[in-house]
Order: sequence, then structure tokens, then C-alpha cells
Amino acid sequence: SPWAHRTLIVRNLKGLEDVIGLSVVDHHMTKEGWHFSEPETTPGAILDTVKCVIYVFGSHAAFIKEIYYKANKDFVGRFTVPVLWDKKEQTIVNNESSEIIRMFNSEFNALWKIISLENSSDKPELDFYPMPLRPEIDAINEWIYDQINNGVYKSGFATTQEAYEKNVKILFQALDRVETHLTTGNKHYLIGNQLTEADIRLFTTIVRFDPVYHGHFKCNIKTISHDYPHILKWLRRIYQTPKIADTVNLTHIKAHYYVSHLNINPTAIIGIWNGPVLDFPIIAEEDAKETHA
Ligand SMILES: N[C@@H](CCC(=O)N[C@@H](CS)C(=O)NCC(=O)O)C(=O)O
Repeated sequence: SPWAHRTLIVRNLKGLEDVIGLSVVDHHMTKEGWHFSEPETTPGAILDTVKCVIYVFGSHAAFIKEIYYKANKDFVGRFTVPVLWDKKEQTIVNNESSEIIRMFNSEFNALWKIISLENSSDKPELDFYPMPLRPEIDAINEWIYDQINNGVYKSGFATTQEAYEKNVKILFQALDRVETHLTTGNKHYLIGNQLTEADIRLFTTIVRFDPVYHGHFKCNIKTISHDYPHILKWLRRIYQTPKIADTVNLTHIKAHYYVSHLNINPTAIIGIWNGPVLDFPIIAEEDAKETHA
């Protein structure tokens, strides 16, 4: 999901792979919610590494909801991903991706002084929510969340023609706004010419846009590939940032949406398009040209 994907990216970029464990649910969200599968049957899946559910001592959980119930046996609500689990306290620390990425960004920096991890020297200084840029990041996050990250869901799950048309138009107006924003001054990133959480939060939606939202959620007024050249270039730039491509599993992404939402896609047929070529190599050359111009 785009929400879990954000946390994966910040975990990788901050070099927290050895500090924060990772489990990846099966892409098929059933009536029972998210569940875990063996990587042999579902490539890319990672069994529950927390093993907090003691049916048989130390056994893996089968469903995400077991983890919620372990944290609070009376839990009422949606069993969503991502979930950040505290192995020591045996409970859920947080299940809100926007908060988890902030924790990854700042809460583990002191650790680098205690344990020295490979290539870690620049990680504490890597700041995706730098103080001077916070007002701008907050402002852009707000409308991008409402009109784009959540906008695709509002369009895709609309149950009236009116609601669908209203939301899909707002969505594309917001994409037009991002395109204009990036075009002005030929920006490499949304804010301050550096990679911030605003880029990471938008990236996980844009990388799903043409392959999934365009068909499955009927977000089809335009495409990123053909109608938004600056967003496309920005998408490729982020994708080509070291350690980000590893977090993008298009097979998993497409199978999740087209197969899990049978109310809007009862045949479970997976749309064929994979969207734009993400590792298109022109970016590095273009950036070099721009820098020397
Ligand atoms: N506030 C959460 C939202 C997470 C969320 O909605 N996750 C979806 C991913 S598609 C989910 O797990 N849905 C399962 C359900 O609603 O049953 C965040 O951003 O972390």
C-alpha cells in the first residue's frame, strides 16, 4: 500500500534495515484482511518476523489482525498496514505512516553513536523533514494528501457518478498543480531542491498511478506517462535514488489492487500496463546538462 511503502523507503534511506525488522504481507487482502505468506508461494512476501502470537511458542502470525489483538485484545477498528511493533514492549508503537516516517527520520539518530553500521556516516544528518522547510512541507502535504494520495481512493471507491466525477476532477487539478510547481524553476524536488518527506509521500502514489489508478480506480483523464513530463521526470529521479527501486514491486502492487477489491473489479483481471519505464537512463545526463548550463 502507498502508506506502508512510505515507511519502507524512509527505513531504507536512513539505513535502518538492521535496526527495524521487516515483514511484508501477502498482496492479496481478503475478507479476513491482510495475511502473511511464505515467500516461496508469494514472491516478495516476508513472514511475520515479530512472532508475538503464541499459539505454538514462537509461531508466526497468520493475519495482521492477530498483531492488533496481541497489542490490545479489545481492539476495535481497521487492521491497517503499516504497523510498527516494539519487540521489547510487545506492543504496537504506531500504525500511522506519516508518524512512523517522522520517527524513522529522527528517533534513531542517536543509535548511530552506539552501534556503528556500514556506510552509516551520513544517515543521522539525512533529514527528510528539516526545520527550515517544515512550513512548506506541511502545506504541500496537506493538499497532496487530500487531493492526490487520498484523492485516487475517493475516485476509485466512489459509489455515485457524481462523487466519482467530482473527485477525479479535483485529483487531476491537483496533478496539474504539481506539474506547474515542478515546471516553475525546473525543480528537481518538491521543496527546497532536496529530497524531503513530501516527495516520498507523493512518490508512492505516483508510482502506482499509471499501472493501477488509471485503470482500476478510473483515474483516467490523463496519464503520468504522456501528459505530465515534469512529474514523470521527478518520478524517475526518485525511483533512481539508491535503495528506492528495491522498495517497488510492481507485480505485488498490481496484484494487490486488481485482485483485492472485487467490488470494483469482480473478475480480478489484472490490467496489463506497467506504466512508464522507471529506470529510463536519461535523467542522469539531463541533470548533468542542467548543472553545467
Ligand atoms: N492511517 C494509515 C492508513 C493506512 C491504511 O489505510 N492502510 C490500508 C492499506 S490499503 C489498509 O491496511 N487497509 C486495510 C483495511 O482497511 O482493512 C496510514 O497512513 O498509515
